[in-house]
Amino acid sequence: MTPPETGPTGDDPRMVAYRTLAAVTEDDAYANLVLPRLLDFHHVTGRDAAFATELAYGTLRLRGTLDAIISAAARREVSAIEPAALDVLRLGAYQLLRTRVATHAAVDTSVSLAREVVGHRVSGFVNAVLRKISQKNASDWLDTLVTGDETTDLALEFAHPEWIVREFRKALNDEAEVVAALGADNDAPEVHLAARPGLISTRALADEAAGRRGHWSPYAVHLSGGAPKDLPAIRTGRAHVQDEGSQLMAVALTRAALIGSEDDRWLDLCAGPGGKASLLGAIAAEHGARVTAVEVSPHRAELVAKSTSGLPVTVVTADGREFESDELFDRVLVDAPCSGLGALRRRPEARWRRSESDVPALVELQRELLSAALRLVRPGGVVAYVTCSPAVAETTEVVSAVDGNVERLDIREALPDMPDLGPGPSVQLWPHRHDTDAMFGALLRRPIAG
Ligand SMILES: C[S@@+](CC[C@H](N)C(=O)[O-])C[C@H]1O[C@@H](n2cnc3c(N)ncnc32)[C@H](O)[C@@H]1O
Repeated sequence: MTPPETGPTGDDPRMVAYRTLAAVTEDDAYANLVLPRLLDFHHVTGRDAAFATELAYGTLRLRGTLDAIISAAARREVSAIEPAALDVLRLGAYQLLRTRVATHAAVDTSVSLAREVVGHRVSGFVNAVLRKISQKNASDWLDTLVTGDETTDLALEFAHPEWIVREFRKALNDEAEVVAALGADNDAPEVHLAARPGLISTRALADEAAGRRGHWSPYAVHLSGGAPKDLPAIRTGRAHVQDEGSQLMAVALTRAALIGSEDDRWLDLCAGPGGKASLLGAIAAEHGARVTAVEVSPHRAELVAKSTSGLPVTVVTADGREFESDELFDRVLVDAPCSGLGALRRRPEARWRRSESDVPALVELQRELLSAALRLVRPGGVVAYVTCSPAVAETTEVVSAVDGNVERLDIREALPDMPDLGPGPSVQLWPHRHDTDAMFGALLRRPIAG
């Protein structure tokens, strides 16, 4: 984008972007929560807000690659640079390599910012490093950093940690697709809304939001900009923000074929913050069913209660592994806690926060939650196992590890007309194929006997 005309001092969009980075680096904050508050606090709006958002999100996404370039230009490890100066350098390098901000403006504003947030003593260093970076474009810098190792070089080119490149490779088995998937994580996605059935039609929501209907979910509306929280349909609980892939997984559960006619007790075993529970609740209302929504975190259980208010949903704060109920359920959703590698395009800092060593504990929890779901579903009822991760250890391997007698249903039958769903019976969606988050879904039916 073309940068707004802002001078080297009193530069609020850059200050907002810097403070967002600092909150993420120092306080483990989430950029999507901190940035809107900082924009309000600094009264940054319109084009300046769009510029601050691009700087903050773009810099956070590309952090690993920017750090490699900063380290080469500064001739030292980034760990030897003080954190506040490093954040200023990252923002400056992003402007130089990825935006149309003029070199002198990117360097001068960064030097002023460094002076303001760190002190005079670092301004010479920031100036020298950014001037060095400005001598080459992004592609020439990548050429100087190339190692010859395919994983390392892809990780650098697309700004992902190497372990995530390896996970995508295991899941996709096709190098051109790995490149496409990594690239898709770096494109800022549109906001997706779900029109709650029975409360607002998808067409009416698209008109109100000046958006367009989604590709696959009957409830999806895509927005190219704007603030969804200000829409009347969101404020009055007739719609909510939810990636179209997440909508599809909830919809697939409601369409799965049961054995037997009972179909009014639905369970969401990992419900917080309530996106799928809300959509399930609205569909349940139309079918005369009720949803029990279980969530272990009290704070997230409150979010579920808020988001499902007015719908036939009962929220229970409990560990899904130990949840006990007098009745068995007809349909059960396990939207398991996961590494989140499928939603990296929506969470700019997430790829640098997770590590490979987080996965085994998540897999154990996922297996336990899936076994609990299979205990809680009635004979002939269906469990949907869903993750927003494409890592095979969290997806197909969890499902294949289920012991005992379960019938695998082909979830593709519940997602008709969607292309590129693979050989089944489970599906892995991808941003580069479906313009959704990389959601995984599998359907397991408990046999009548056994
Ligand atoms: C992927 S999120 C679910 C997203 C949610 N279904 C939605 O669409 O908004 C996983 C949720 O599981 C919760 N969780 C983690 N461990 C749990 C457990 N043992 N029992 C129940 N919920 C758990 C997490 O707190 C988190 O809210």
